[in-house]
Amino acid sequence: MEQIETTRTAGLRLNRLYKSFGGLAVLKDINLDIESGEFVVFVGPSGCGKSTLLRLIAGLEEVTARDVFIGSKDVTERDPSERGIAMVFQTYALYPHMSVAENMGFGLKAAKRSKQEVERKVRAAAEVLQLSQYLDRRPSQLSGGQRQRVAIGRAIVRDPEVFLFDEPLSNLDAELRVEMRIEIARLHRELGNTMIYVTHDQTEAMTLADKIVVLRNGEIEQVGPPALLYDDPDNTFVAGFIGSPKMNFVSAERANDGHIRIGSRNMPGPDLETSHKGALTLGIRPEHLRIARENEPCFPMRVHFSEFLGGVTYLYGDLESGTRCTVEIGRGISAEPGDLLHLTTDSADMRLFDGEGRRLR
Ligand SMILES: Nc1ncnc2c1ncn2[C@@H]1O[C@H](COP(=O)(O)OP(=O)(O)OP(=O)(O)O)[C@@H](O)[C@H]1O
Repeated sequence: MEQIETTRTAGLRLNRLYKSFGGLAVLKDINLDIESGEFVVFVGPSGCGKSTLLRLIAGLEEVTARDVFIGSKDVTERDPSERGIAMVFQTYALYPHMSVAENMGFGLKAAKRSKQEVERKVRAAAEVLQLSQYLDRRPSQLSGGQRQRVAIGRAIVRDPEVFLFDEPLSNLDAELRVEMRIEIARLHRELGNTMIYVTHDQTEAMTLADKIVVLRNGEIEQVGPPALLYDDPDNTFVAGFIGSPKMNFVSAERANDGHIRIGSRNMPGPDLETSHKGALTLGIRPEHLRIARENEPCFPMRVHFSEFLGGVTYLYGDLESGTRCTVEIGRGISAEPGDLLHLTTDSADMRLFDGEGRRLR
């Protein structure tokens, strides 16, 4: 098997980055360190500034203020071609009149590399991406997934220090997305390069990332490994964005003795350092709710709808206050629309947030 020459990889540092378009500030004081070899995913709702941040790193947009470092180099003023990066776009941007091999080798050929080197690198990348038998085809003769592989191949042959992906799977159907997601994860393991990946799909973020950066309105809300963001979110935005189905949010109160009051019921609350009392938002993941045993502290939910997915069932219902709630239950428990369930949760699985949505710890 041909060996890919992955000799180079670098970390990044974004230092006090700002970007405005006209008077509109779309990125505000972005500070971020990315380790060499890390897979980092920028995630957030439409318009939060993910693509702009990626384009600033690539050099496709000029920063309004401060610095982008790749490795130890300050590249803020450098052209995209001098940054040691390769970018894979959502639209594959392949040349329709060129073969797969010509498309993949185009950048190297333009950089006046020898014919032998171009051929060798294209062959090696094609092998890694399982494209070897398609090298003579035109893009129009390929499936969507194969075209996206060619676009990735074109990035690989350039042997960049950093790969940048801008929503690369959003034009593919659901099944292919999963397949390509696994492919990209494998590629990262094999190549070991730093990869930065933009998506609005939290499942892609959870499955691919070593580190997720959650953005909202041009600001970083939280940075951390997927499990940390899932288990230990800093605020209701991150808690609600990460995880599917979503975390339940319930208006509640914290009593002097630490009990959490939900509607007319009292539940034992988690230990907190803060002395916060009174109104708050209680967050509970659907898998952390269960049907209470007799005499266990509990609160009622009226079931509206039940969704059987094979391994698990989701029950959707209303609490006393009318708040919507989702419960994940395993096999062997059944509930029908109209049933009144008594739910409980462990205090350690409760996440509490103040009136501004900030986590109470
Ligand atoms: N060239 C531009 N001129 C003016 N405004 C722009 C330009 N590019 C982006 N914006 C604005 O900057 C904000 C961030 O855009 P960006 O494309 O980075 O968001 P995004 O998080 O990638 O969104 P999406 O998921 O929809 O692609 C948006 O309000 C957008 O309208």
